Amino acid sequence: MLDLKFIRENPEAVKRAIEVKGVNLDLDELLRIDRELVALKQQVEAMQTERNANAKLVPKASPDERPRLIQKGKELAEEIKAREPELRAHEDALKQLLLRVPNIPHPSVPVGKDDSENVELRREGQLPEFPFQPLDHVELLERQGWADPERVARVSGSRSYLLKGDAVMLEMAVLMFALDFLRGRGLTPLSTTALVRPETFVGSGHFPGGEDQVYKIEGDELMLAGTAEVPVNSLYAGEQLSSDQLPMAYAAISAAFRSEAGSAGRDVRGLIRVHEFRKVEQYVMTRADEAEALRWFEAILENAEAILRALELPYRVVQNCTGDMGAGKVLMYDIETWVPSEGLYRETHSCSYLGDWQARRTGLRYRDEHGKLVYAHTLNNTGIAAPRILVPLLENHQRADGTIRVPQALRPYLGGREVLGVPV
Ligand SMILES: Nc1ncnc2c1ncn2[C@@H]1O[C@H](COS(=O)(=O)NC(=O)[C@@H](N)CO)[C@@H](O)[C@H]1O
Repeated sequence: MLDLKFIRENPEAVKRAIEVKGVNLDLDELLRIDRELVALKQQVEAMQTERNANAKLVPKASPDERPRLIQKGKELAEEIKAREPELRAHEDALKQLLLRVPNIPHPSVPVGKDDSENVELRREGQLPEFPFQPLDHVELLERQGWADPERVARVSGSRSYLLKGDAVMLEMAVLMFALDFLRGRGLTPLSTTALVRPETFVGSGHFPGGEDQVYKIEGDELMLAGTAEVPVNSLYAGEQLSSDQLPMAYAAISAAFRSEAGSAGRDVRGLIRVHEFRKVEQYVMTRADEAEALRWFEAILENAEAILRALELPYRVVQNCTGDMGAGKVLMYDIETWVPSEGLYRETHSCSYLGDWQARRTGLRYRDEHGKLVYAHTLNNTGIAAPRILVPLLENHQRADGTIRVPQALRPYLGGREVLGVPV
């Protein structure tokens, strides 16, 4: 959410953000409702002033004057009360529209309509050369008896997954490695629930708009979050933090649930796009200082890149264009990791800076050095998401005999083993 004062003073900048982000919002309607609400409030205030002035006259009035003044007071009270519903309706309509106003993209963000117009910034790591016909991750899992897609589909339908044996140890190893690594980079580990109240999705910016991505629970207000960003972003909602409590930087592991509504037919095979997965999420809350926040953006981006380098996975960094960054972002880079079987880089991390847009929706404020209450700035990036990361991990590190070479960084989490699986 943007500051209403900013919107009033910069309608053109906000209209441009609406346009380049492809947001469905009529800013003129918002500004009209805002003006009507200001006028309504002024009318009600004028009536209250008149009513207060009138009430002061009653005790001093003569006996034959008093009934008329009391009657006038009653009429004014009625008129004020009659304005209430219209005032409330305008306030609600304005609030709903304000929640849809997108953030202003950083000047460096390329204008584009979808991910095809994202801009590649750099590539890292040598693409693998296989002196044999490489297998895709589904075949690798099947050959080692590390998966059972038919049975789990009977239990859980499509976009489910089940891992067996050393594939499980590998999944846990990458999650543990990411937590350890991020702790080593100064982030505080968290282990959070995915069960959250609806307002936390408003705070993060997933609502309004992303309702169909979220699993709801019959008869319960709680819903299942698709990322730890949602609960962690609301941990301090409504509090008045002190400046020295910031920056806060967390590495939050949680389950993540996504309906993937709208992804029908995409990535239906294997581990790329499933309904429930686990993620270690980097979440940062900083003071309202863009330069400091952008340093944190670089830091959490570098953390993710360092994790991929440690996993010895080739990747590239792309800058998301305006049409592929979502309403709340100021700046967004995706990290895409090489998937040999597709001959493509596939998104495995998403790094975002949101300014105070989330904080204003969530009520995340701190007292600055002048004692003024200021909205914080928030950022997030994936640390690691499993099982998606297993796709490039298995495929890039497969050996001719179908076994998997364990990157050096993961060996301490796998009992020192250098290879997983048996020759098949
Ligand atoms: N349906 C899914 N199945 C498996 N992994 C997924 C799925 N959806 C997202 N992910 C993984 O989670 C990562 C982050 O998801 S995201 O929506 O892009 N971004 C976020 O959730 C942010 N909070 C940063 O993590 C993705 O890059 C991907 O690696």
